[in-house]
Amino acid sequence: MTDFTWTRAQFHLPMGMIYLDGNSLGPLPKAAPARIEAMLRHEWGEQLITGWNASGWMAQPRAIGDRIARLIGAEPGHVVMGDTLSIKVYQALAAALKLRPDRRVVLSDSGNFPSDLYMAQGLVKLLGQDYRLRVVKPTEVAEAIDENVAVTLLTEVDYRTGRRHDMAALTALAHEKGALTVWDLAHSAGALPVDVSGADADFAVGCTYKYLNGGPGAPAFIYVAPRHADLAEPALAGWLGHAKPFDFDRDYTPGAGIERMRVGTPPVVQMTLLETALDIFDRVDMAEVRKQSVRLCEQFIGLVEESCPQLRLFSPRDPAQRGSQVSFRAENGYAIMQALIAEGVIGDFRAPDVMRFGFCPLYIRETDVEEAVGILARILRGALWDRPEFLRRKAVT
Ligand SMILES: Cc1ncc(COP(=O)(O)O)c(C=O)c1O
Ligand SMILES: Nc1c(O)cccc1C(=O)C[C@H](N)C(=O)O
Repeated sequence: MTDFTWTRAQFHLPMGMIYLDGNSLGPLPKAAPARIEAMLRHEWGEQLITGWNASGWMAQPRAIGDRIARLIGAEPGHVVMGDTLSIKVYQALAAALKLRPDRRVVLSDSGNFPSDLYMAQGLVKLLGQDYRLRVVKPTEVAEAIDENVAVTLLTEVDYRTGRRHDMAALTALAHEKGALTVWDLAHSAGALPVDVSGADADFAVGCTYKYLNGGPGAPAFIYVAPRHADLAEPALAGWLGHAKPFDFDRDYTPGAGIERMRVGTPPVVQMTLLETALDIFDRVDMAEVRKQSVRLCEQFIGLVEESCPQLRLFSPRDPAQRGSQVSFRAENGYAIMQALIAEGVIGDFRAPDVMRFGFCPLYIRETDVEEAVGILARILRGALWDRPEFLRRKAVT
């Protein structure tokens, strides 16, 4: 049974702040600073180059991959860490396209994160030969999967609306039509139970700085289904994905299975940070996280609709169709969010008018939700957002 009082106590949460933005960047695990200091002093400081073996730095991308595998329902040995999510999207998509050489269409949806679409655009342009990206509305993906589609590139939970695709159903449909699937789990991993193996996904990728709390710049992960692992051709043929990197061959031979999805030197310090967050997940049951996340989201929606009539729900009302975030639309949403942040409630804003709130049961309680909505309602009632410093739009994260 997950002890959410214990999990909350494992994070540093600034005094007076209610943090509803863990869907963008998770908070700092309290164990991280000491762990990093020890790593720097004892591993890097004392071991220097020998740390690659002595401290297992070289094996870390696979070892951490196995810990992520448990959280996304992947078979052990089929997830590896490294690079940024955008890079992993590119790698997965390129490998999937190569596995369907007679087809030319990448299918995605307009709710996908722009970087995923940009990566696909760049790749199809590079490939030429009539390769193209087709983008449809999120609700129209199922009917758009036809015999021309080589690969579907979908983010399970939409970063703006929080809408959740049915991974198992869409994967089954794609397979029925002969297409492969690449799932982006950026807004799912660590937020809800994911079962890539059960859903029969072909490739999956995700980041670790959001719900997995690995810190800014934390490495991404990639999953390749066992049936493709030794067939996938790496488009980014880096030396650490080579079968024998330390033979320094002139020609590239892909490593066995998921090893070939490695590219270059892994971010060791960031991975060590991520390990401190995963230590917390070792004591967490994702089914219970989901149950509590639904409870918090439902509470938030109910209270906002009761006390903030100016806001319109943008996320699906049915919890089964949502991830762990809730979005509301509002005229002056940007200024309202700035006023809210000034009062210590941290959410974020996505153009043109979307206010996003993430609910992570690992450190958010029902009392936090109640307090956050109380502050939001007070801001709206008193039009406290209507001030030049809140209205002036700056580049936002
Ligand atoms: C769904 C999704 N895909 C891709 C990215 C890009 O990730 P990165 O900046 O790590 O490349 C993000 C977030 O930035 C995201 O939310
Ligand atoms: N990755 C980010 C970053 O480096 C800076 C600021 C924000 C981010 C994000 O993750 C944005 C996020 N993907 C989103 O859902 O909007």
